[in-house]
Amino acid sequence: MATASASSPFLKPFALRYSVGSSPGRQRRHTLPASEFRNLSLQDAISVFEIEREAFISVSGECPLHMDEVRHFLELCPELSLGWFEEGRLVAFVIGSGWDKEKLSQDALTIHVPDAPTVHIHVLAVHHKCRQQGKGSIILWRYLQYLRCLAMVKRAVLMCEDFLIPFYQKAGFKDIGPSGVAVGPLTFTEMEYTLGGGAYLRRNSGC
Ligand SMILES: CC(=O)SCCNC(=O)CCNC(=O)[C@H](O)C(C)(C)COP(=O)(O)OP(=O)(O)OC[C@H]1O[C@@H](n2cnc3c(N)ncnc32)[C@H](O)[C@@H]1OP(=O)(O)O
Repeated sequence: MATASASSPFLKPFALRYSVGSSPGRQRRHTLPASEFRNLSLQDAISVFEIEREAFISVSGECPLHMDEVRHFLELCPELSLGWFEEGRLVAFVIGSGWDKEKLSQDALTIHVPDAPTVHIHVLAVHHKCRQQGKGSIILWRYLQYLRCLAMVKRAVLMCEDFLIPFYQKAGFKDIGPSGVAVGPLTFTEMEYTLGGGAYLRRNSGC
């Protein structure tokens, strides 16, 4: 997998800390990275959906992406996803796809527009055992930093229920009004994050 750049958009996996079991006199053990961020792949779809099931389906009966849609987007645009793994287990993730219109519409729930200026964040979720520890904010921040490295991407948009507006505002998103998209009885507010900065920021941000 190559580093993120305009020509090769994938995120090189990187670990925060490795446990390598290298005590003197012992054979070096191979262990999984304690903490790693990387793009998701089709193999991660089941773990993604397990988190979604608990986070959304058990609460409202609905979820942002059903299993076939998770697979659809991880196949079409894995470079617009990010997973956080601890000891190899998925603890938080973001899945996005490309979008090319000002506001989200029903089509945006299923479509990926390649090389689009907008990334639609379909879902951010943290494993229920890991919530309220800052992980949601951290993975969102890392995802937005990663998007800065993708030359064509100018902004990220998402829709959320009203109780999450403060969470996204703290991350730098702006409320751009009610969303035209509804899922059953659920209504949403659309939020926007402008990436801006262009080439100068990319050159100076380790992309
Ligand atoms: C585009 C979308 O996907 S919108 C849907 C977002 N995802 C979900 O609702 C799935 C279930 N929830 C989750 O997975 C997580 O709770 C997330 C992603 C919403 C937040 O991740 P966490 O790791 O728990 O949040 P983190 O610890 O970084 O931040 C906590 C802050 O967010 C706020 N927050 C987190 N969850 C909620 C909530 N359900 N309602 C209101 N505020 C919340 C907390 O009050 C806290 O604010 P504070 O800093 O002022 O105390």
